[in-house]
Amino acid sequence: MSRISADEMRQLLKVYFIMGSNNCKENPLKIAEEAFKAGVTLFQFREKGNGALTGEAKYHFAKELQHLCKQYDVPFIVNDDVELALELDADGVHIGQDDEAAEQVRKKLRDKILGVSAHNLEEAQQAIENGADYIGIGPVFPTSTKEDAKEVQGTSVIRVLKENGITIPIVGIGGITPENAESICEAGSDGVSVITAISHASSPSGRVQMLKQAVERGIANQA
Ligand SMILES: Cc1ncc(COP(=O)(O)OP(=O)(O)O)c(N)n1
Ligand SMILES: Cc1ncsc1CCOP(=O)(O)O
Ligand SMILES: [Mg+2]
Repeated sequence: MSRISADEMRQLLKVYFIMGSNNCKENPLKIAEEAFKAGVTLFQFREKGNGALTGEAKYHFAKELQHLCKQYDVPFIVNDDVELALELDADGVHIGQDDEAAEQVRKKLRDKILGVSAHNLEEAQQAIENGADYIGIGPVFPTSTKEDAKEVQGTSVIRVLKENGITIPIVGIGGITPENAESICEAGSDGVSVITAISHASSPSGRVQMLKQAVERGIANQA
């Protein structure tokens, strides 16, 4: 196995669905399956916050979601928990600035996908040096999903990265909906990562399709 190419990574970032059991009002597996059928390109298991599963229950839920991902050929990324990712032989890990050091995680993951959150040019450059395959930028818009989210930045940080020659695949996160997704990709993001937009949608499949179309329009309008 070798590291994922930037082109392949960009394709996977188009509609990146992130979910944990506490983000759902209905059966999470049903929501995920509907979303996968409609064309989610990448999935992140993020089981954290109020009411999140722990221990065995977390492990079994992760296994069920990973199984579903395999059925629909959607790569399975684990948020924060590097040991869980290795135990499950997941496709990758996403870590932030306050998580285990990216350099160390890259060594543990070998060629698996490594996503790193960045909030400015310096953090993005450091993440690239440490072996990230993509960078998550946000919160782009206000979100109530992450209590400890940093300041809302709009599309400014994405634009700064592109203006400074950053070519690593980028995905925006935070408060993203089909209505604002186009502007994020137009600014230089390769796709959108969303929790609520899909997990709370009355029609997850309809929402995925709308996000997909908005992303394609935004990419077509990139400078
Ligand atoms: C794609 C993507 N981008 C950013 C994040 C946020 O990661 P982090 O800052 O570590 O915060 P938590 O998600 O761990 O609360 C993400 N998860 N995914
Ligand atoms: C995990 C995370 N990191 C920055 S904002 C955010 C939450 C995104 O959730 P939503 O798509 O519901 O705004
Ligand atoms: Mg984290």
